[in-house]
Amino acid sequence: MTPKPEQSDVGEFHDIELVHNGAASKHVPNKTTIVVAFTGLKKVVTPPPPPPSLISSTPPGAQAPKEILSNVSGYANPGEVLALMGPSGSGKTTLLDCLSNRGGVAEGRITLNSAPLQKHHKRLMAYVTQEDLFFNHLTVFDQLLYTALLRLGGLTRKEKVAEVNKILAQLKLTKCRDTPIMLISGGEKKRTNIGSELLTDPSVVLLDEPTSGLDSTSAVGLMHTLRSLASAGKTVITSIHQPSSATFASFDRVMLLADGHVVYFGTPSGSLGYMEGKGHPCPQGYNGADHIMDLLVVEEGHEDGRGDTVRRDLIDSWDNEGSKKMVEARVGEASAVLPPPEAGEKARSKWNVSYITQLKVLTHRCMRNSRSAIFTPLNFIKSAGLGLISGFIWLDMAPTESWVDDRNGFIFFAVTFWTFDSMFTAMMSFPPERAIIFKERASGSYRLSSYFFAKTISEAPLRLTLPFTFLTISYWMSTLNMSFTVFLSFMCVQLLCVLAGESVGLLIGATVMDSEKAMVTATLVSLSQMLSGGFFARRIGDGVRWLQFLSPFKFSYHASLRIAYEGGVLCDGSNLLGSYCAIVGGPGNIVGAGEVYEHFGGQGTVGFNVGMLVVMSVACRVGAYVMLRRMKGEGRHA
Ligand SMILES: Nc1ncnc2c1ncn2[C@@H]1O[C@H](COP(=O)(O)OP(=O)(O)OP(=O)(O)O)[C@@H](O)[C@H]1O
Repeated sequence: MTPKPEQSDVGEFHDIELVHNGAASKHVPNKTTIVVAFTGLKKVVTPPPPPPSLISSTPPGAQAPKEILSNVSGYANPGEVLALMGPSGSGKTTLLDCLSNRGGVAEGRITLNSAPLQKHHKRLMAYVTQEDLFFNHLTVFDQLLYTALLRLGGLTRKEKVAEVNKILAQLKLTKCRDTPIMLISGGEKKRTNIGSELLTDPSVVLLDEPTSGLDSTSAVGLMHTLRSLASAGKTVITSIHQPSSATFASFDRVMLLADGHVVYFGTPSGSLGYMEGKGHPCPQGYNGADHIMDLLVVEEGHEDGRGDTVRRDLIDSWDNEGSKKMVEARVGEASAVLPPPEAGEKARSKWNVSYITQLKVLTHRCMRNSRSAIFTPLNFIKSAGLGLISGFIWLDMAPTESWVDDRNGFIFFAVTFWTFDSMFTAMMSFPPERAIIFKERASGSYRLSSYFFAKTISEAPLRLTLPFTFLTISYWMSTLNMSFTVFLSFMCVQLLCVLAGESVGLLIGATVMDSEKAMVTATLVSLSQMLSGGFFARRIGDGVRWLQFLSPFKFSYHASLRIAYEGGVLCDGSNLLGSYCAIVGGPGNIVGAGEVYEHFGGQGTVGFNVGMLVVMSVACRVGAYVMLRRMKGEGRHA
């Protein structure tokens, strides 16, 4: 059966005009047309050893290398849509990763026109990944504008806004322009993802399963968008699972994959003829794409059955019967037609905008994103509520001897709660953010250092608002020390400790990729730091004494103790300060702050402890940066 295009309503993607074909702004439309050709691609991975199993008695060992792409050859022309089809695990995403220069290949050659694919070609290519990774608190407009500000060089801000508005209109996103991304529909999210990539007006558009999660109407509409892009001269390569017959027929070329091998490359109608020639005609009235998928899918546990024989035959036929050779010959012809896209590309800076612009834009984005995440009514209820509760618990403490234990308790609580809070918040919120950074950096949007500076500058003041609110309420209710200077110094130490805690959380979040392991690491690190903080144990065992030098709690607690007892403690006969009261003459006399500090095992001056907090904040943040730098990405093929 020859599938006929559906005449149905194509919903939200219908009639989307060509991108960048208007003359609304001075942005010069990209005229570079590119043939993407690839021959003999082979990709081998070595899976990491599995974690030890309680069921299996065999110890986990090194895994054997696995070939996940074998001798894959094909090409995609400008003005055409090439669809990669195949069952789950057949290698579609791996091939797209390789074509977008995000995963190296063991063998084979990828060319853009006649030039071998290189890093600087990334700016000519857009890769719409399967996951729609965004800062969810930003609106659709913000997301696109920040992308434009970071990735469109040589335009004024006004022109960049015009480009964003054009994309919004073209992708029918105007309706949800000012809606936070976390509230928009799956289809709108996908189009926002595509829009972010199309802003740079790429010559090659790669899409990984763009229709997954969309209803059939939206999926057909999305295919119209891809067709429009191709008509504008772009080369479109998309992976797709199970297209409708209309969608299948609308592709210019399809590549069918099974187990990392090509089983067919050519026109969609030709694929049905080819399968028929192999003894697998498509039944009357059956969707051609479904028929092909039925031939290639082998159910788990039936690997040695008839389905698997059909698949193996198809793989062998393609490799051995000359079809592969014919395609390889055509790859050579296709890629030699157009001039290489080198001119000017290599000479251009790796970055589209200057370091200062990256820093400014990223700071603005970080502030906007964290403002929405931090300044929530719930967070204010938490800090004000906790401030009031602690204020009532430690209400109106007197500066006398019998209150010293309560005062120490309040100080330690003030030190620990918000440090824990910032440590865990940073650790939990960083991994999703890390995925976005890797994605954006993979498309060359900005330097890692500009992101890190921006994050540090913008987030700290916002994050400190909550502990500031808590402490302002609880400090004055508890009357820890009525001197305003003491209050300010005490506050500064607490806020510094919160920053140190956040840095520790960032370091863990940047180092441990697995969230379960990160949680265990954070619990271990934070609790051991807290226990060695000087409140619970003053004489720490020899073997673990070094722990206290890694504890922000210890430095903060000791500095706070020294500050809070400024003015001394009035002896009242309760004997909590032991011989210190006897030395000054007993009840009615004052023990100085230095002596009280000594009595509670305080170590180091305030300056030293504060200095150590600064060192911890900076060192852990630099550590997090270094760890991120070392990890090239989270992709499987990174
Ligand atoms: N780093 C890796 N280590 C081990 N196996 C890997 C690795 N990367 C990919 N694979 C395996 O390679 C095969 C191809 O994966 P790929 O994601 O490209 O398939 P796919 O066709 O895109 O699948 P889907 O349609 O489900 O997204 C799979 O069997 C996958 O498990």
